[in-house]
Amino acid sequence: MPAIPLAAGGGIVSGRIVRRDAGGAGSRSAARSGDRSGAEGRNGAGGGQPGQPGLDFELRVRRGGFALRAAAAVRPGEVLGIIGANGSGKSTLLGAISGTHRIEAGRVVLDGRPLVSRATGVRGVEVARSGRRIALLDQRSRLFPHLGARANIAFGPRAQGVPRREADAVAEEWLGRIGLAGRGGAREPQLSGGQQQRVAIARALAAGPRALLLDEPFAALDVTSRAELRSLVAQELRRLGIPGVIVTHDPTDLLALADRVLVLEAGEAAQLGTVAEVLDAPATPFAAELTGRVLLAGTATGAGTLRPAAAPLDELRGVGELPAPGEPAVASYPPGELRIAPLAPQSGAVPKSRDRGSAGVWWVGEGEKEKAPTPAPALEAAANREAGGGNPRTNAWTGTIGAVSAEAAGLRVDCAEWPGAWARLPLSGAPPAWIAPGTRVRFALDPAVVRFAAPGG
Ligand SMILES: Nc1ncnc2c1ncn2[C@@H]1O[C@H](COP(=O)(O)OP(=O)(O)OP(=O)(O)O)[C@@H](O)[C@H]1O
Repeated sequence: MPAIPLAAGGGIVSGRIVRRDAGGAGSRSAARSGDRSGAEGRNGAGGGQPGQPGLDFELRVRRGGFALRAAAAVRPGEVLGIIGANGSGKSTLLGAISGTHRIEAGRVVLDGRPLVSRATGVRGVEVARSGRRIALLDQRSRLFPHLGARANIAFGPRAQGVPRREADAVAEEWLGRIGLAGRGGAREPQLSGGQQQRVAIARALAAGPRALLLDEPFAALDVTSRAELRSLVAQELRRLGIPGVIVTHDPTDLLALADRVLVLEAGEAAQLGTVAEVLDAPATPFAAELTGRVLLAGTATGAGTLRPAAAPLDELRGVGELPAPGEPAVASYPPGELRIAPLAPQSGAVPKSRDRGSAGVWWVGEGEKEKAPTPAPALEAAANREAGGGNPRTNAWTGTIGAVSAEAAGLRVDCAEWPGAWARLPLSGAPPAWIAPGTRVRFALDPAVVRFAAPGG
């Protein structure tokens, strides 16, 4: 079976096997503890070794002018989350794995059995979708309208030759498991959206798939049904110990279900890591927005710092791995952690809760409580000492307030000299009068809240 180079530095790496009886919990804790021994390279390439239980894919797909390249290994009981902007290729990836989209090159292997394997231009193995034993569920339940819930669930076992009575017994068990005992005769119109989706999940799993693919399965549901369905899926994936892949735009799904996350950007694997890694140190604008962090682009300096692009600060300190010197890298921070203080003494218009006496200088932002206000003369002196480039030791720089805009989560305050760097202030109480475009201020970001990542790995 050919291994195709999907991304620089990619390769086939041995995956960590999770015992089937250990279910998802074992894999989840191991993955969350940062164990990357079974994970692919940082670029998302990989694929596991033939013969291993679980799902391995390493593929290229072309749809018109769009090209997708992605690879990962998902062990039994493990759940891989897929996130990315609209049109980044998430559904295409699920389609390629399940067999609805033709792959141009690469392979999909389930429990060591090649489902499709193709080198460019050469026809290799191709198992039809119906023979793949992969369930694909999206936000529409697509129940057979002429059948009740029980018959819908029994459909898979019946199609596999299980006698009706036995298939009905299996379906009854599932109805109990999904909280619909006694509703076996109910057809689609008699079931709520959440109940229909439960039946769809039971129908998919009753057929005994060896992998479950979910494409935004909760997107059409209300908040309560969404939470219930999320628990049901988590519980069943743990119980069955099969690999799962979920496409979602909801970080709650990732936290509740996924062990690792693959971030797609314009058809390329832009980041692969544990849920904590991707949410705490996003490498892409999409993941940063999803997690509410501010993303700053730059290059690694080689001294454990980032040289931000088009910034008044020469070097940014932070936490996390950086690529080789000169390589592109990003840093992210929670916007509430960027502190601002005016250079000139200011008075008045300070929210009561932030009143620190008569020093006349106010650090604002959520991180304020841990930091005593710095007197304005000290700030001015610090600013004067710097010919420019700020202070990399403290990630502090002198700048000007740019746009100030009210957002649902708080007041956004831009730094005029650093496009992309901004602070969020709480909306409670009126902001100090000096929080206005044109005010010269001191910005500071505690290095402990800055997380580094490398886009693309
Ligand atoms: N029927 C089609 N024919 C040709 N190209 C298509 C077709 N459907 C999608 N594409 C292309 O494939 C790309 C990926 O689409 P896909 O549906 O996989 O993205 P996605 O990440 O799932 O998006 P969304 O979040 O909106 O569901 C699109 O940007 C589009 O260019």
